[in-house]
Amino acid sequence: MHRIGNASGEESQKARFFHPCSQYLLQEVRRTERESTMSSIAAYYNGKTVLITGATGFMGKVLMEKLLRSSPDVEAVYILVRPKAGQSMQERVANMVKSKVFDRVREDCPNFQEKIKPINAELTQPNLAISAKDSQELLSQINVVFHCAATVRFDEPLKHALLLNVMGTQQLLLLARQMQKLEAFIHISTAYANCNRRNIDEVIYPPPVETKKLCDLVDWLDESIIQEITPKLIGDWPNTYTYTKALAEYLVQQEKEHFDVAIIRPSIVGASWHEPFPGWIDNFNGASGMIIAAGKGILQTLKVNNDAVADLIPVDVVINLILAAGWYTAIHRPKTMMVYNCTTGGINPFCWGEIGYHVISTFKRNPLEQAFRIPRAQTTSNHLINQYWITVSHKAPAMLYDFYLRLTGRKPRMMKIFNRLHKSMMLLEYFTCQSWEWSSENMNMLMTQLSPEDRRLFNFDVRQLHWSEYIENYCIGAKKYLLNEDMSGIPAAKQHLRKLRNIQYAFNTTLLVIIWRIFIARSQMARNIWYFVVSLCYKFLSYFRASSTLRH
Ligand SMILES: CCCCCCCCCCCCCCCCCC(=O)SCCNC(=O)CCNC(=O)[C@H](O)C(C)(C)COP(=O)(O)OP(=O)(O)OC[C@H]1O[C@@H](n2cnc3c(N)ncnc32)[C@H](O)[C@@H]1OP(=O)(O)O
Ligand SMILES: NC(=O)C1=CN([C@@H]2O[C@H](COP(=O)(O)OP(=O)(O)OC[C@H]3O[C@@H](n4cnc5c(N)ncnc54)[C@H](OP(=O)(O)O)[C@@H]3O)[C@@H](O)[C@H]2O)C=CC1
Repeated sequence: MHRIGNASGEESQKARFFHPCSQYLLQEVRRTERESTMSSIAAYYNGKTVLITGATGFMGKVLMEKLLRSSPDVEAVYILVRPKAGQSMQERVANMVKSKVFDRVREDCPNFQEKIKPINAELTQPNLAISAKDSQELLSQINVVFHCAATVRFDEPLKHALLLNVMGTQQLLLLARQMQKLEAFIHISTAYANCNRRNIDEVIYPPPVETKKLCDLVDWLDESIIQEITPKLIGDWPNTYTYTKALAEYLVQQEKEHFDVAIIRPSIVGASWHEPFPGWIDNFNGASGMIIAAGKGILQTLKVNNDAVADLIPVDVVINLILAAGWYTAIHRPKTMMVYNCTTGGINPFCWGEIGYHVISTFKRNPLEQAFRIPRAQTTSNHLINQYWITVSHKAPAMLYDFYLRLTGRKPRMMKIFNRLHKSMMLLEYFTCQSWEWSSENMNMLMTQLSPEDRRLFNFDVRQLHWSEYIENYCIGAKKYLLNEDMSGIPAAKQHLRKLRNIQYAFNTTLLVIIWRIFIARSQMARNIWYFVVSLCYKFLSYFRASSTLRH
């Protein structure tokens, strides 16, 4: 019997004469040899057929890119895509693969697009609006499902959030039950699904309500009434997004007896740490919108608890964990459904005050173009102080600037931008003014199951994360990939900041003089103070001039 492993030339000569199937054996030897140097996670996905929902989204694109780049022999990657904004599914996919996020895989595997098989789908419709033909293809081919699709808006009306995040997941689970070759179903939830608890373990908590009853209720109830009673229905959840994600987790858990399933709970997903390249980001969700607003000098104050843990997690760390969990679920088939809290706060904590500092200092060195004001951030947990700064640093400059736009015959727009910013800030405050404790035993256990090669290729060890460097890359990535600003524009942007600083000085001085003139005209005491200050400055200047004359 030949040694499995490294068949030598002499042995391969023998093999040729021993037995007709020895060629097969030799190929197997070579494949095993290749895979023994490869990572077992990457090797697992080679030859597999994968289904990704939400593939056109922020995380879905990174997941697809990493899968296609690390397992180029993957059989196929089916993606559910809906027509949107007047673009057909094909047009959307064609535009999506041109995205910069695919530059690396385009270089490694120029024909990666051939692996992508788009399927027309709409997750809020019955049977996900997938055609019978497409359904049949999925049922007969799919080995692994990654369910990323969801609405992540905090202000999503409850009915739509239920339709997509709960019913959409339910429909997909029903489809998965019929998949003949399914080996793993990986559901992407959020670390904030149970944010009504301070300590969140890697378990599924009882749902706040019986999902079916709630869905039946919103099915017939008038939309305006649902809107009105939503706060009562969601109870101590801050928004419909986290509430419906919690309901969906419970549905997924019910499928444990039908197929192998796992749940991943990322916290606040930010720009990429290393892959496909540092700082990649493609939407304004999570911290990104606020970071941009701070860089533009629009966000000057934010209500945060400076000492609260900012549980950001790079998108490539989440994707590596998702792929590792898919492999582990399929290969090891754990008896209980595994839940993985994908967070950083308990392992490598970083707080909001530090983020604010690093964001502002990065944008002072690498400013955004055409900033509205000089980037600065008053981060306070005190409501009154925050309201004071909102009035002084947000509303007053916005009104002044809109007044200037009106004077120059242009349409005022700043107040509108600030109103949208204040709406976002109000919705995000819940997450920036408190901390949570997530256990991470399962994530740590999974890491111990990885070979050294797998840990290198699918790194989700957040202890290695160097926060100041990550935040700097995040800000520069937001500048490059979100605002499409070129780094060559930095000198001009710095010049613009100097101009803003001079305008600020001139404005403050003028304001001071006007206020002082008003006081001097009204109070002898103010006049005496003023004369005292002026004579003091005069004496200091004459002393300074005298000493510098003596020195020469
Ligand atoms: C001192 C510095 C400190 C910096 C760091 C501080 C960071 C604090 C943030 C903490 C985040 C914690 C929350 C995450 C927790 C859960 C994470 C998840 O599980 S789930 C994932 C987390 N889920 C989320 O994060 C969702 C949260 N977001 C929402 O729910 C909604 O955006 C909204 C309700 C807040 C505002 O809704 P609405 O008013 O309707 O406004 P739209 O959104 O519809 O945007 C309209 C358009 O404007 C565009 N645009 C947006 N921002 C900016 C910007 N800054 N600039 C330029 N443009 C911007 C936007 O692209 C859109 O363009 P288009 O597409 O029309 O072309
Ligand atoms: N970003 C974050 O900070 C975090 C995200 N998560 C979870 O990760 C997952 C992905 O999030 P993220 O990539 O940021 O979200 P995005 O908003 O970027 O992507 C959402 C995806 O869902 C798809 N989708 C939305 N509605 C429908 C629908 N009706 N039918 C079919 N597809 C639909 C979108 O498709 P289309 O392009 O057509 O709109 C898109 O591909 C979500 O489940 C989210 O809960 C968890 C924690 C943090």
